[in-house]
Parts: sequence; C-alpha cells; structure tokens
Amino acid sequence: MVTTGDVRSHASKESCWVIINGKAYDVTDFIDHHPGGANTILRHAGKDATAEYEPVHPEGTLDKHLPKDKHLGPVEPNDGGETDQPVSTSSNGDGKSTASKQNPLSVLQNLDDFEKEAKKVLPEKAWIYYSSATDTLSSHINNRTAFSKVSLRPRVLRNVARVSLQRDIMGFRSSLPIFIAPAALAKLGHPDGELCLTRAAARYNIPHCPSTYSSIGHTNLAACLQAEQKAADNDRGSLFFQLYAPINKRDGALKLIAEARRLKFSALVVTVDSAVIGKREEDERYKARLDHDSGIVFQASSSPDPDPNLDRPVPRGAHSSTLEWDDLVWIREAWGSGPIVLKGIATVEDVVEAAKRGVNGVYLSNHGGRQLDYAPSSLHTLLEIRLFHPELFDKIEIYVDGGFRRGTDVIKALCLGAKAVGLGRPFMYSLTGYGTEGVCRAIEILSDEIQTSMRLMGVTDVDQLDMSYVNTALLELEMPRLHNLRLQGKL
Ligand code: HEM
Ligand SMILES: Cc1cc2nc3c(=O)[nH]c(=O)nc-3n(C[C@H](O)[C@H](O)[C@H](O)COP(=O)(O)O)c2cc1C
Repeated sequence: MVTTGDVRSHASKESCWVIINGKAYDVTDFIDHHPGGANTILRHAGKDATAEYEPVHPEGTLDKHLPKDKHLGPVEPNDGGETDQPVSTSSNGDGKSTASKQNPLSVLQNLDDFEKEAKKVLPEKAWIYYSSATDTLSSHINNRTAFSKVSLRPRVLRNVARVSLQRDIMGFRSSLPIFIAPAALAKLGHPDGELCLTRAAARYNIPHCPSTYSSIGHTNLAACLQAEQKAADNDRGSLFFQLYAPINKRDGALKLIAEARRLKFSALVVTVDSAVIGKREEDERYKARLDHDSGIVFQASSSPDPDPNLDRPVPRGAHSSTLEWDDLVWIREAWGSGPIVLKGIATVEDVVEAAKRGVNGVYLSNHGGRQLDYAPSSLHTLLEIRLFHPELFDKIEIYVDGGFRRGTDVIKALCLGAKAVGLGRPFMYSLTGYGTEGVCRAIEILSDEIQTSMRLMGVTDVDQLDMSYVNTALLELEMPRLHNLRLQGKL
C-alpha cells in the first residue's frame, strides 16, 4: 500500500506521482506527452490532483493511456499531512451552492442571461476557458458585430399561424435549424458534463456534436442517447463525431474514426482550423500565474527555430499540424459513405476546394474567435460565397457558427444560405449550474425567438428564407476584393 508520505516524496519532474480518486499514479514518463501540457500535471506533483483531473477527463482515461505498471494502487494517509483534498464541482469553492446564487431558469429571457448566470458560479479557471478568445479578440468581437451589419426585410399580411422550423442537418431531420457545436470539457460547468447536452438534444430532436475532448466518454454519450430514445419510445436526437487529427495523425485519427463508427455516430465533423492552438492570452496568463505560484520556473516555449528541417515539436501544436487536403482520401475510406463535414472553413476558395474533394459539407467557423485573430465571421464568408460562387449552395451543404445568440441571428444566416447554425458557448453556459434543464431552457428560448421572428417576417417555413429577406449592404462594404483573382482565373 502506498502512503501519502510516499507520494509527497515524488514531487519533481524527475519523479512525479499524483493521487487521483484515492489511488496513486506514477506519471513521470507521461508528463511531456500530456495533451493539456506538462506544467498542468507538475503543479500537482506529489499531491492529490483529483479536483483538477476529474472535471476534464472522461472516465477510463488513465486505464487507456497510462501503462498498468504506473498504477501504484490505493493510497493510505499515514502521517496526517496535507493532501490537497479535492473540492466539489457543484460549488465554486466558497461553500455556497450554485443554486443559491443563480436566478431560477424561468427568469432567464435570452442566451446572454445564461452567460451572466454562469459567470456567477464557474470557478475562475473554467470561466476563463469557456469565455476566452485569441489575441486582440478581433475574431470574437467580429462574430457579434457582423449581425448588426445585416438587417431584416419583413413581409406582411400573410397567414403565419403555423410555422415549420425543421431542417436536414448532416443527414439528420432536426426539429430546429440549430445544433450543439463541439466544445470540450463540459464537466467544468456541471458534473454531468456533455450528458446534459446529449439529453437535451434528444428531448428537442436536434443534433449534438461532442468534442474529441469530451469530458464524458463517447461510449457513455452514445448509451445516454439510446437510453433517452428508449425512455421516450422514439429515435429523436443524433450524435455527430468531431475529429481533431491527433499529433500522430493517421494512426490516431483512424482509431477515433473506428470508435465513432462502432458507436454509430451519424456524421463526421473534421476540425481543420487547428493546426496549432490559438494564443488565448487569458488562459495563458492564468496558467502562468499558477505555475509561478507553485514554483515552476518559466521557460520560453516557442523561440524561432533556426532550422525548419529539425524534427522538433511544433510550437502550440496540440493536434496534427500536417493535415492536408489529400488526407481526406483515407479519412473518407475509414469513415465510409456517411456525411463528412469540414469545420473551420473561412474563405470561398476553400469551399470551392472542399466541393471538389467529395466531402458533404463545410462548416464556416472561426472557432468562436479562439484560433486565428482577425478572421472573418461566418456571415462574412457566407456573403463571400453568395457574391463569388453562389452555385456552391447547391453543390455542398454549408453550416455556420460563431457568436449566434438570437433567433434573428439564426434567421440571417439561413437567409444567406446556411443550412443550419451551431452554438458553442451558450450551451456550455446553460448547463453550468443548471444541468440538463438549463440546456432545455436555452433551446426553448432560441426556438421561441426563431418562430416569433419568422412570423413577424411573414415566413412560415425556414425553407422560404432567402436573400430577399435581408439587407446586406453594410456587410458588403467589408467584402474582400476578389475580383482580381477571378479575372486571373484563380477563383
Ligand atoms: C495524471 C494526472 C493528470 C492531470 C493532473 C491532468 C490534468 C489536466 C488538466 C487540468 C487539463 C486541462 C488543461 C488546461 O487547463 O489547459 C488537462 C487536459 C487534458 N488532459 Fe490531462 N491530466 C492528467 C492525466 C491525463 C491523462 C492520463 C491523459 C490521457 C491522454 C490526459 C489527457 C488530457 C487531454 C486530452 C486534455 C485536453 C487538452 C485540451 O483540451 O486542450 N490527461 N489535463
Ligand atoms: C470552451 C470551448 C471549447 C471548444 N472546443 C472545441 C473542440 O473541442 N472542437 C472544435 O472543433 N471546436 C471547439 N470549440 C469551438 C466551437 O465548436 C464553436 O466553433 C464556437 O464555440 C462557436 O462560437 P460561439 O461559442 O460563439 O457559439 C470550442 C469552443 C469553446 C467556447
């Protein structure tokens, strides 16, 4: 039996043990391969890391990734020493329950209200992770301001008593033109994490696309969907699989795709805007402060490399940095004939290329402003396609996300030609503290807003929404000057 004293004596990079859920692990050889960074583990060297580990890792992670001989067994407290007791995730550490700080769900009126409620109860680290964006925040801010550059053109004196909001989304007949976008680490907001999203998606018959880094394992999410469907005696809801190609690209991706197939996920969403991780300064500042406070010595991580041919890890490279268009061939082979959609497309040129490569759809996104700074919003890219290659809307399915908070935001994107809209942060905020009921309330609010606006616009079916219902003059002022490329035959 290992004692807490034993664990405390392995508190360095050279020999690093941690306690998780009452068991000790030797993670010395693993530290430098940890996808969340070496320092994240080093901060807990020799201590109980449960509170840090538990909300961000799916069940079974240690069994899957840490060799059996590094599992040191149960820990016995032997010396009355401090062990860094885990804190509960249902409070933010000050002893007050989340319920007593948050307004009742019935009081919340729009998706921004969920953000305010989440901020009240999320631990600082989680709030920063959910809300942060890259560099100057330009892409993030651009996502919201783009909506104010498109106004609506309503028609009147039409019978709008009945409206239909149904849309086909990546082969699934959804009751609303929206889906839950992939966002990692939902357990930071609620102990049930992504289960809340899958349950709500099933109840409202919309798709949920969990992240590769879902904090609840994909097997459990698939079982959750089945259980929901069985209890309701229907087949409502659907799960899509978001794929980050791992560092070891093909081998890692093939394993994930095989898992997605085994679990019968119905579409493959390949994220293509993450060759490296964006510079999210709030996250980096917070982690650097923790490192400093726990005595970890600062080391510059990405000095310019004098020789680009040297085989070194790519700075900020958390996933494969070598994924290319040609890789879509083996991805298609492994996935089979089901829908493949490329997430993170931002230009009309790449939509043209995608249409040639046999994928079913593109998903215009700047990752919620978390990757490239000064990237276009998805409304900008939709309009770019409208102006330069409108025929693409008939050739390939086009999905969007980024900054959608209102029913009218969704309607504007549908008018410009999007098939459906994904939302990331709003659903993470809605599960925070409230769990599944919060996500259900968020979907209801959005559905109400879409329906109400459609009626006020004289529209009874989302399929009727087209360019005649929007004034895009202001957004057109911001279109890139691509006419020269076209004249040169490059577009
Ligand atoms: C042994 C103790 C471990 C601790 C204390 C730990 C802690 C953490 C923390 C705190 C994060 C969030 C990263 C952040 O704050 O930026 C994280 C992320 C992550 N960890 Fe661990 N981890 C451990 C072991 C593992 C193991 C065994 C795996 C298996 C591969 C793993 C895989 C990951 C992954 C995939 C992420 C997500 C990275 C991202 O979304 O950017 N971790 N870990
Ligand atoms: C906390 C968080 C985690 C995310 N994790 C992922 C991810 O694992 N994979 C991915 O493709 N996109 C991820 N995204 C991006 C979202 O899928 C989506 O593009 C973005 O959140 C849309 O913007 P919105 O938050 O304004 O709705 C994440 C976004 C957030 C906010």
